[in-house]
Amino acid sequence: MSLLQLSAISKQFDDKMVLTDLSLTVQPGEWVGIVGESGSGKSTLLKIIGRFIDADQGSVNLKGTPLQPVRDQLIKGHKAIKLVQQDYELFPNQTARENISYALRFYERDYRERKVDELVELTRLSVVQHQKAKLLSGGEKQRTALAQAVAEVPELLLLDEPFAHLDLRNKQNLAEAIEDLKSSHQLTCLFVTHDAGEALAWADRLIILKEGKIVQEGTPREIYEQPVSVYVAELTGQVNLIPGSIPGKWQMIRPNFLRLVTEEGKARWKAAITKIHFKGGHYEYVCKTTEGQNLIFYRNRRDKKVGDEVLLNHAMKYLRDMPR
Ligand SMILES: Nc1ncnc2c1ncn2[C@@H]1O[C@H](COP(=O)(O)OP(=O)(O)OP(=O)(O)O)[C@@H](O)[C@H]1O
Repeated sequence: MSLLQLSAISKQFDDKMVLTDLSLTVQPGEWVGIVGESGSGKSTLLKIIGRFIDADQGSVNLKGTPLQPVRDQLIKGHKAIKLVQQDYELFPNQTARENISYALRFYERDYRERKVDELVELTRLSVVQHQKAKLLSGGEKQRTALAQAVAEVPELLLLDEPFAHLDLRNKQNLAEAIEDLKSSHQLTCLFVTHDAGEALAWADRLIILKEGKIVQEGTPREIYEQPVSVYVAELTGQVNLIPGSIPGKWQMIRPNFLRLVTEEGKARWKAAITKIHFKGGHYEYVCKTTEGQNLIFYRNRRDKKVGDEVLLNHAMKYLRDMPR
């Protein structure tokens, strides 16, 4: 049985349709990433699932049982569903440890202390655990909120932009904590993100939202390699767009699928390198083809310089025409 089932959810704010006839199911243990441009309805969807707002139409079922409307609930939220929002609420004058402990206040003291130790370690908060929440960095606050949310393992964890506003170091710490959580607990998680990298890395399945509708659903690899539109392609990684064989359509090649070739007969493009960017794990080469098309390709080495001529082909059998 699926853990979560949304059927034909629609939601309107004023006269704007934010979600339209949206259906999806989540299986137990699955990590589902929701990706979409700003304003596409991602947070609204999480708030509906987390029981903070009602949909105008449609139903939300948890383990086959319909959830009661939020307007009939005494307290917002659901005890089996934990939502970590972008504006997580911590008690500012309590320490990180006390904030986590609060989530376990109904448990016996020894158990609670042991569990908090475990959570502090999992979320890498040992050094700052006795610091007041108001003095924690954004990343530390985010990890405290995460520790709170998983103190009692929820049936469903909802994460809204877990990496928003974090620097690289905090992002790495949080990513490791979430990764540990994924492997050590039987957790089901729905997370919203702008970041293509984290979406591809963590999700078992990705759902792409555009203007409140699902435009594509599949494994990260399917979506990365076979996006149905330029919109999906651009949300899930860097792309080269070339005019399609039909006017108004586009073909896309990921930079990692472009290859340098040595024989002119095997090249699809002749180009001159215009820029080279060091990206840590690789170099990003930007070049302009003789037809005036900008293309990006990656190489591990900086063995070319600006102005060099290169011959390029793509390591794909065929390219599909896609709409915007
Ligand atoms: N309470 C509200 N009242 C009126 N409009 C709202 C309300 N909440 C959200 N909206 C509008 O609904 C649309 C979708 O908002 P939502 O926050 O779900 O988008 P999002 O995809 O999460 O965006 P972002 O990535 O920028 O957080 C936006 O146009 C937003 O302004």
